Formats: sequence, structure tokens, C-alpha cells
Amino acid sequence: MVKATNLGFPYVGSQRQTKKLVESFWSGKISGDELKASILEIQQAHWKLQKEQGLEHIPSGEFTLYDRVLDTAQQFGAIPQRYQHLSPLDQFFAMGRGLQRAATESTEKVDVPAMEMKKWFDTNYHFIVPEFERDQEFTLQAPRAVEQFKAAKALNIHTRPVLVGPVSFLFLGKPGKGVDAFDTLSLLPKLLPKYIELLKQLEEAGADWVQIDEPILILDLQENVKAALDSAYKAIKGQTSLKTLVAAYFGRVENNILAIKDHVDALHLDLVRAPEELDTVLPLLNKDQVLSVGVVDGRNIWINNLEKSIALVQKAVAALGQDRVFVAPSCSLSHSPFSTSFETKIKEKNPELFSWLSFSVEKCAEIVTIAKAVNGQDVKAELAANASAVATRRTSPQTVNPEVRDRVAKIPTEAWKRPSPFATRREAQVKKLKLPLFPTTTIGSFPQTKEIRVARQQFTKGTLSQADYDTFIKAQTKEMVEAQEKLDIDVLVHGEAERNDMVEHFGHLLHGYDFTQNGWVVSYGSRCVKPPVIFGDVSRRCPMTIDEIVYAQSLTKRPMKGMLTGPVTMMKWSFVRDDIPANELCAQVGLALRDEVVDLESAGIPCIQVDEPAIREGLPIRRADWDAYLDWSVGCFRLSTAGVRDETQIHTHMCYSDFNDIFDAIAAMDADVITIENSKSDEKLLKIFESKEYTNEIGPGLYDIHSPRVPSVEEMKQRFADMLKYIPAHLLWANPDCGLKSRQWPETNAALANMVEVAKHFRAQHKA
Ligand code: MET
Ligand SMILES: [Zn+2]
Repeated sequence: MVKATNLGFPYVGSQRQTKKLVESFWSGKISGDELKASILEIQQAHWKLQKEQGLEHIPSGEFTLYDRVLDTAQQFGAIPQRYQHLSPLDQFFAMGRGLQRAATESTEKVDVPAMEMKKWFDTNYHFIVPEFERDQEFTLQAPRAVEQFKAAKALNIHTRPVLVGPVSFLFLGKPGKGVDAFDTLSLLPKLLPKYIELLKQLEEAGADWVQIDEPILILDLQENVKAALDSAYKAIKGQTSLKTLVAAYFGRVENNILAIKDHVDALHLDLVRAPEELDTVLPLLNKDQVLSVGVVDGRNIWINNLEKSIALVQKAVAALGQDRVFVAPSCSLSHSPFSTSFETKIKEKNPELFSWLSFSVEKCAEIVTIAKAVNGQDVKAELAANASAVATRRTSPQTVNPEVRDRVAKIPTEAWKRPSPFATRREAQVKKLKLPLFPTTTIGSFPQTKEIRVARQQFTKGTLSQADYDTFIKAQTKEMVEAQEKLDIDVLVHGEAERNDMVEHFGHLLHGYDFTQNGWVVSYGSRCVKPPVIFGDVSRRCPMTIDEIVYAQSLTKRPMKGMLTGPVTMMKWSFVRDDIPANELCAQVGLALRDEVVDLESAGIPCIQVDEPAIREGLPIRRADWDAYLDWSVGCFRLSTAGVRDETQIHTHMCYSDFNDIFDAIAAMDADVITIENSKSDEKLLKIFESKEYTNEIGPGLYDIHSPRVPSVEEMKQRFADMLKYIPAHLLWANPDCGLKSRQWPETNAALANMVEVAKHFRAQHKA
């Protein structure tokens, strides 16, 4: 019989209990023992829930208090020296988030920073990057998988332990601080005996299957990495009676699969991302091997098309037989919210949309239904309900707006490009804006003070009227404009006081977006995000920013920048619909923004910034897919900004990553001015100007906004001087790295005052 299986469950809990418990522990409200006891209850509830739903392979060992890769590092003793003196729980969190603690009578003062955090493949989750010594020794300490397997067994629930695979673990790590570069995969022979020891412990505890996650299988891998995969699984094979399921997800495995396929009992493939791989992999399997088919999307929130999934699974069964197929989510469900049962508002206000949603708990039910259907059990009612929801979704006026479709289909070629080249536009802008050399500006937001947050809460609750809230926001905007004039900044912003979040704010003003109450997913550690949902064709409900920006402009003679969130970021930081191609959706958002940009211009706004902080993170995993992505994402940015006259200055802003590898695409966005995060990577970003020509104006960030620290004039002068080595003076702007909303006013004023002084200093120098 085909088995219903799962790869991982949202450990954060139905109501983010895990997050809350961990944070209570951090703030000293509960003890380590209390934390462990409460966490065990959550785990037990999750195992029971999955069992009741009818899953046959229920994961254990993937439940973490901070991060699974960090768990792995700690349990194999890959603990950098600076954390070694701490007790296990303190050590774990210190590695994840740093630890500062004053001395007590019995303990010394602790002050250690966190380890580096990196994005987990193309998800919005971030993992802790393991650090290794060149002569790293590994030990095996309190493995979570064994502990959790036993805890589930005590409840009479037989689980499938999940491990981070040895090759992914080493590959994703890096040489520790102060250690010269070396290939972390060279540590594999030392690590493998410990992995095998762990597998033996699982075997002794009574496990029969083990899931070993090797997500690096979907990367473009060098030969040495494939060789490491081959040798690792060859070494593990036959060491225990455990059956090994090696899981790849988030993309295509292509021929990386050849490195492991002869050494494992089962393979998991992400058939949501790469359905075509079923055909290529089936003929490769040996006669006893099992295929775990990931047909239910673990990354998104939409109902499965059961009919389609069943057909895929049946194809696998036809080739392999029922006993050699597992039905599974595409990846761990920890990337999906917990359950739609908490979405009472959507259920009440938009039952149709509700019927299209499926979070983790519902996804488990889908997996079970698919398995049952393939096994010939009666699931007619479930299939009928699913088919009708799928059908309404396809045709509902909520998802399809013929006007929007028509407009996208008929976008004229010239709409994708500003009418004049940059040189011509620059001339018109110089004339109109009359900016000094090295113009100063900020990225958009100013401190979201307690006062602002309280007013917003009262407004949301209904205790502050719309009129009073509007008056309050206007007063805030006025203060911010005055503050900028006092600082003598050249291009002003309205300060974004009215925005809680740069994506959600616009989502509320666009058709096609909705918002969940409890659709949380972990971003890193205990931090969760609740992305908006794009379910239908996108268009403007009304002008979105004109009133605020025009009001702000009315307060000053200096140019005011309109401030919008770009099409790619509007998508990337939302749960996007999966029923139309991404490029089409992006064009819809691009057109909605274009209307806003044109309206801002008509209202007399001279500069308009369209932020695209997420453009880099949307880059596909495989290089072969980059061009197609960059083509439409850059294209849609241009679509959103190209409707204006030459004299209107289009800005964009990017942050959060390393941009060098997409430099050409950034240039192709053809913004008149780009402000870009730089202060943390100094020379790295600038170096690229040696080899590439960037002809438009640019403001690499002069200081890091993530810290309350006020950068000195001297420090920023140095940075600015470095920039001048690479960038022609007439193109250079002075600005911070990113928006200032997470800062307080005192440090904001101080830092910006220094920044303006730096610009003036260089201006004077250049005149002389
Ligand atoms: C993450 S990028 C933020 C850009 C936005 N305009 C702000 O200043 O907050
Ligand atoms: Zn930013």
C-alpha cells in the first residue's frame, strides 16, 4: 500500500506557543526545565494530531527551539570556542542569538555575539551557519532525533526520525573565526563515524526508517560535492538495519541524484517544484527502492489539486508498485502556517477564498486523501469537495479580472522602457531639481515611535476615529519634514508614519490581496512573519499614496520623494497565488504601481522611489534559471516606473544582500538613482565598479541602520572617500543603508547630521 507520510511539521505551534515559551525562557520568566516540559507537551500534541489524521510516517527530531542546523552543530560538538564554557541550553541560544549576562556571585560575566545567519535556500527562513576548525573533532551529544523518537514512542507513536544530512551540514558551514579558508567537506571522514553512531542509537531505540535531508542536492554542485555525497552514503549503507530516505527539496535534483541513488533505500523528490523529474527518476531506481513523491506544496497555502496529484502518484505506482511509493509534502511543512481553522475572519467574510486555503494540518489531510485514493479506498466526498473548490478558484471573479488580464495581454512594447536614455533624462532632472553635488536623502521610513504604534493600535481597535488618526499621521509627517529641513537634507521623504509594513500597507490598497489572522511562519529563531495572501488579479482599489505625499510636498520647497514598494517585493514577501505564472502576476502588480507613479507625477511629485529589496532573494537556485527570472522581474520594475516624463526622477532602493552577481540586472532596471545597502560589505560592492560600467546615479549606504550606534563624521568621510575612488562624483549620493523605522529619533538625528556634514565637506572640497 502507498503510504501517507510527512517530512516535518510547524514546530512553532498552532498559536506560536514554541516562540512564546522560548522567549519566556530568554526573559527569565520560566526555567530551562519548565521550557523543556512545555515543549514536550507541544511535540506530543503534534505527533498525536498527525497520527489521528492518518499519517503513517510521522517526523520526529526536526522539532527545534531555534534552528535545526544549529541543533545539528551542537549535537555533533561543532561548538566554536567562544561558546564552549556555557551550559548546553545557554550555549545553544548563545550560538543562535548571542548572550549578554552580567556577572553573579557564582558565574562570570558573559558577552558573546551570535553566529552568522543565512537564508535557507530560496525560502524566507534563515539558518545558523555552522563553524568548523580545520582540525575539527566531532562528538555525539544528546541527539535530538533519539530523544524525540523515544518521547513519541512513549506515547505509542512510531515516528520517522529526521536528520540534517552530513554533506549538507558540512557544505553549508564555514571555517570558524580566524581559521584560514579550507574545504569544510574535508571533515566528512571524521563526521561520518558519529553519524553512524547516531543511526545505531536510533536503531536501538526502535526506529526502522530514518529521513536524512540533503537539500543541497538541488544546487548546481561541483564534482567534489557529488563525490562527498557518494562517499557519505556509501559509508552509511549497511551499517545499520535502518532504512534510509534521503530527501531533496526546493528544486530539481537533475543528475546530482546519481551520486547517492545506489546507496539509499528511498529518495524524496519535490514534485511541486519539479514535476518533470518523476519521469527522469523512475527509470533510475533499483528494484527495491522507494520513491517519496512530494506532491503537496509545503511552501504555500493553497489547496492541492488532488486529481492532478493522484495522477502523478499513480504514475509512480504503475512503475514501482504500491509498496514502493510514499505520498509526501514537497518539503517540511514548517514553511507553512499551522491550520486554516484559526482563520475565522476569512471564513466568515470570504468563504470562497477560505475554501481555497490549506495550511499544514489541512495539507496532512490532503496527503492522506491522495494515498487513500491511490490505494482504492473511498474518498469520493473529499475528492468532490476538492474538485469543486479547484473549479471555483479557476473561474471565480475574485481570481480573474478580465480588465486586468486584457491590460496585461496588451502592454505595448514601449511601456517597458523610459522613452529617453538616462543622459537625456539626467539633463532634464538636473535642470528641474537643481540639486547640489552629492545630494543627501534617506530611504523612506523614519522611526516608528511608540506613539505611532499606539495610535495605530487604537485605530485598528476602533478606539481612534479615522479622522483623528489621519490628523495624527499628518502631524507626524509634518514633524518629520521639519526634522529633515533642519538637518538640511536635499531630497525629502514623508517618513512612512502611516505604514505598518511596506508590503502589507499596499496589500490593503490593492485588489487581489487578503490577510490572515494566524498565518505565521518562522523567519529565524523565534521570529515569525505573517505574509499577506495574493489570491486574485491585482489592481489598485484607489490612489494609494497621493494624499500623504502631496501633503508632505506642500510643507516644503525641497523635492519630496514618493515612496512605493516594487512589484517583485510585493510578491516575494507575500504568499503568492500559484494559479498563474509569476511573471504575469508581477506584470499586474507592475501596472497597478505604474498608475500610482503616473498619478504622483501628475500631482507634482518630482522624485518617486520604487523599493525592490527582495529582487536579489527571488533569484532562482539554479543558474540556468536566472536569466528568465531577471528578465521578467527587471522588466516589471521598469513597467512600473517607465510611464513618467524625463524630468521625473525615478529612484529605487535595495538591501539585504550581496548584489554583485546581479549587477547587470540592476543596471538594466535603469532607475535614475539607486540607493543600495553597502556599509556592511564596504569594498565588496564598490569593487564591481572597477570592472563594470554603471552610468546612472547611485548612493551606496554610508552607514548601517541596524544598530543604534551613531557613526562619526570621520568614519563616514572615509567611506565616502572610498566610494569616490570608484564612482564618478556627479553620480554619487549620500544616504543611509536602509529605512530608519526601527531606530529612535536621537540616534537618527545625530547620524543624519553627521552624514549631511560629510556631504557638505566633500562638496566644498570638489568646488575648490
Ligand atoms: C527593506 S527596504 C525598506 C525601504 C522603505 N522605504 C523604508 O525606508 O523602510
Ligand atoms: Zn532597505
